[in-house]
Amino acid sequence: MAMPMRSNVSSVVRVFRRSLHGSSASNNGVLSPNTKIAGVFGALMNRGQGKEGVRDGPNAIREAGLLTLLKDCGISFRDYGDVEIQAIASDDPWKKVKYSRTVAGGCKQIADKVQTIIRENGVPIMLGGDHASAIGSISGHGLSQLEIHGIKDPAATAPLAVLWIDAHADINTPLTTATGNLHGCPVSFLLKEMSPYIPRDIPGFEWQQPCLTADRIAYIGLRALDPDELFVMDKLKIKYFPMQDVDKLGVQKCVELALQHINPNNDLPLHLSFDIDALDPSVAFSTGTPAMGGLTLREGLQIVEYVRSTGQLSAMDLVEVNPTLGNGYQRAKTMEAACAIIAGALGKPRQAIPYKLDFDLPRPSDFSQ
Ligand SMILES: NC(=[NH2+])NCCC[C@H](N)C(=O)O
Ligand SMILES: [Mn+2]
Ligand SMILES: [Mn+2]
Repeated sequence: MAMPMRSNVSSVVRVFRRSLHGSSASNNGVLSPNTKIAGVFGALMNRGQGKEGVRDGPNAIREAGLLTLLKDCGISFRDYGDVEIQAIASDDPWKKVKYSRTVAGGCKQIADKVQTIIRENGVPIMLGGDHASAIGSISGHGLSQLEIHGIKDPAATAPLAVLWIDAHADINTPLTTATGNLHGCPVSFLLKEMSPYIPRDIPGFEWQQPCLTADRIAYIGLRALDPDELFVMDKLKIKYFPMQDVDKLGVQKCVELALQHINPNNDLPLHLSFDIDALDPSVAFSTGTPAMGGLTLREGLQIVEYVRSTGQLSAMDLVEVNPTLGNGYQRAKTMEAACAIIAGALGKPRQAIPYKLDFDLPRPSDFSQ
């Protein structure tokens, strides 16, 4: 009945927005001021696959308004800028594997960046860049956890669980990869069980050690594996929920079971590695290796909101965004989806940006001349 007049509706919105920007105090369910802050950085990695434009992903996500969105939600963050990947001259292939020195060097820089952010009490949010960058982010996260727990041996298994959301398993080895692209291999570099299958003389990776065991990683969204990858996953008894499981069980059940497996007591810090190509190309077309039949944006949000609800999210990757692919509409949708996934993981509720609990609606008297 008492519908405010149109001009008052927009005033309500303006007052509401101003009150959110005003202070970082109570922000209604989103990261409270004394929890960690999100440490956003770009990983300008593009040598893990063949398409240059993925290097522009981080800035396209920023330009689409990620930081404004986080701010409007009362999510504390700091932008740590970009990790520029140094192109190594004469980076000749090692057997089939392309650009191993450049990718490995870049991953080392990324690992250092992640450790810096965690030391400063941040939750690293890596914007990619191709998925080879996860060798860096997860290694850095693992080393940070060893440091936090006072474990001196850098070869120890890090107290860490990884949830990998992707159309692909990215568990090829330098010897099984058909494409020679390292973005299809990061998981094999990270798993202890895979180390007998990783050549130690692959140039550039001398610094890197596996930090995870196969029972600490699970996948959701798979639909485009290479046969060797499926073999490895079954052999190592890795938990995975391909798209047919998402259809049969529902995505909520898949995350629940995945997390129960990798983090049964919910006491391990969680690394969420989200490849945008997990989403269906109808939502996220601007990516280098799209695969039909993927997650809806709603399913993607359901996953990250569940992860958020565990309270264990400790680092996140959002990778494989390539703004040079697709038309303007597809690009805009991809960027919007990327922003929504990140904000959802950091506590943005889906229905609206949060309101302040001490907020009151404007009264007619506030507007009387
Ligand atoms: N991160 C990605 N998008 N990976 C796609 C990998 C595709 C393929 N399995 C390969 O090894 O080349
Ligand atoms: Mn993928
Ligand atoms: Mn991937």
